[in-house]
Amino acid sequence: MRGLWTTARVRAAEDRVLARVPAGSLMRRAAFGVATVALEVSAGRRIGLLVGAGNNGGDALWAGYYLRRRGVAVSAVLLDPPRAHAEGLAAFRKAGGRVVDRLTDVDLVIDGIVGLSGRGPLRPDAAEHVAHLDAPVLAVDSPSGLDPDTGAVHGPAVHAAVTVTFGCLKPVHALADCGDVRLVDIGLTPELAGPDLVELEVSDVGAAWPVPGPTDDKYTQGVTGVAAGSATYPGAAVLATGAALLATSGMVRYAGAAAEDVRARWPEAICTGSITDAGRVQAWVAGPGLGTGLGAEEVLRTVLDAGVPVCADADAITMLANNPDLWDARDPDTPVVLTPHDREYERLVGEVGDDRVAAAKRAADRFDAVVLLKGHATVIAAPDGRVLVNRARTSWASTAGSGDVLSGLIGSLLAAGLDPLLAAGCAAKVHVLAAELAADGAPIPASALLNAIPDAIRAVRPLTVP
Ligand SMILES: NC(=O)C1=CN([C@@H]2O[C@H](COP(=O)(O)OP(=O)(O)OC[C@H]3O[C@@H](n4cnc5c(N)ncnc54)[C@H](OP(=O)(O)O)[C@@H]3O)[C@@H](O)[C@H]2O)[C@@H](O)CC1
Ligand SMILES: [K+]
Repeated sequence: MRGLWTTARVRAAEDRVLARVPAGSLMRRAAFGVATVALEVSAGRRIGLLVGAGNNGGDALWAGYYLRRRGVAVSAVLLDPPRAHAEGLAAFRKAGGRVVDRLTDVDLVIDGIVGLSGRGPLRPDAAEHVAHLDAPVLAVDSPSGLDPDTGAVHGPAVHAAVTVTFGCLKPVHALADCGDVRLVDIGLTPELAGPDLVELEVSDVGAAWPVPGPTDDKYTQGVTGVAAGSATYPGAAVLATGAALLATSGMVRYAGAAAEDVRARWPEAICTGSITDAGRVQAWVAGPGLGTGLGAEEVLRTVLDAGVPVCADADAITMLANNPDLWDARDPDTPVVLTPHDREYERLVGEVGDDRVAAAKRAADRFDAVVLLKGHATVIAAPDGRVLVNRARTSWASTAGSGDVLSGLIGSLLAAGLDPLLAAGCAAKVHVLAAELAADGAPIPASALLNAIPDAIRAVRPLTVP
């Protein structure tokens, strides 16, 4: 698991460390880390600095000083000369660093425009310099122009090949593209309590993924119920059921109008035309392709009343938005996972806004449910305040039917008894991994993503006896 801390928490921790270490030592440790990574990634020995008005610029200037001491030719543009970090600038000049009007003929640019204090897009003068760069960029702490707490970007911003950050990761490093992120230890760890966000790593997902043991049978792994699809949209039922079947060794019961289609594709699923005949399950997936008519509402009511965890997706979310009385069917102790994309979120709660973490938390709190807000960085919030983030490295998963697969995965993990937040987090990770594996550089339909689920699970599981 990788923890991420918001800037307010980082500053508080930094203040506590600064109270007991010599002035400037944190910055020099940070800058030494920047210089070390710069030497490693730069294709040549000419490095340029973009230096802003604060300590982020100070880091860049001190990094320039260390690079000069290694014989690198270093030039710097000062965006606000009177406010450039005084000691850093003096050290940089003394070491032979040159102050220039524009960066030309450099192999790497170090972005020290703005860091933790950055808000909004790059200002025009900084944007002008960034627009004319023709070398890769190493961002100090975070790529300038990206909000460090939300990853939001509204205009010109630095596109970093590498980001070197200090003490701990910040939300931007999981929510937005920061290139290859490197963490330099500056002694903050003892001052940091639990993180604000957590990113699951492959090993976490592998360790949590349910696999059958010697005493397991088809029931002990959990029975997933799928209430999805309709005569108009049978495909959603086929995809969600397939994902549930492939995710674990448990059983899957399908109930709905697409029973014939599901049976034809998945003979191992127990199919029935009506929710009332479905039999016992340990979790329900409700909504994909279900429709929003009275019959679909009745299905959702039945599922919410069943006393087992529910993953409510797609049309189920629309129905809950249109008719909040449907929530009354839910026993307050029944865990619910909601999986909205932005438009569904708007119907359910209102504007998502720039702060996707806050948006997911708001909905989790309002509905006392785990809320998985879909996006390039998917944010998953639990009502108890825990938040997971899962950033996709590619966008191949954004294709029709992909959400149906995700809800089937979540339902299957819920049925296996995983904590709902972990179920959603593990499913999201395997989902994007399956998309990457299936796509392998070319667009894919959701059925190809579905077929790659076993490979994705193999990829996250620790190597064990076959
Ligand atoms: N604290 C520590 O111990 C350590 C801190 N460290 C380092 O300090 C960094 C934080 O430094 P910081 O707080 O001085 O602010 P910083 O991010 O440099 O911003 C400077 C000024 O930029 C401006 N600005 C704002 N938005 C902007 C935009 N979009 N585009 C352009 N400009 C914009 C705004 O200026 P103003 O509004 O006043 O004109 C703001 O005041 C941190 O990220 C890390 O690198 C490390 O050395 C480790 C030890
Ligand atoms: K920066």
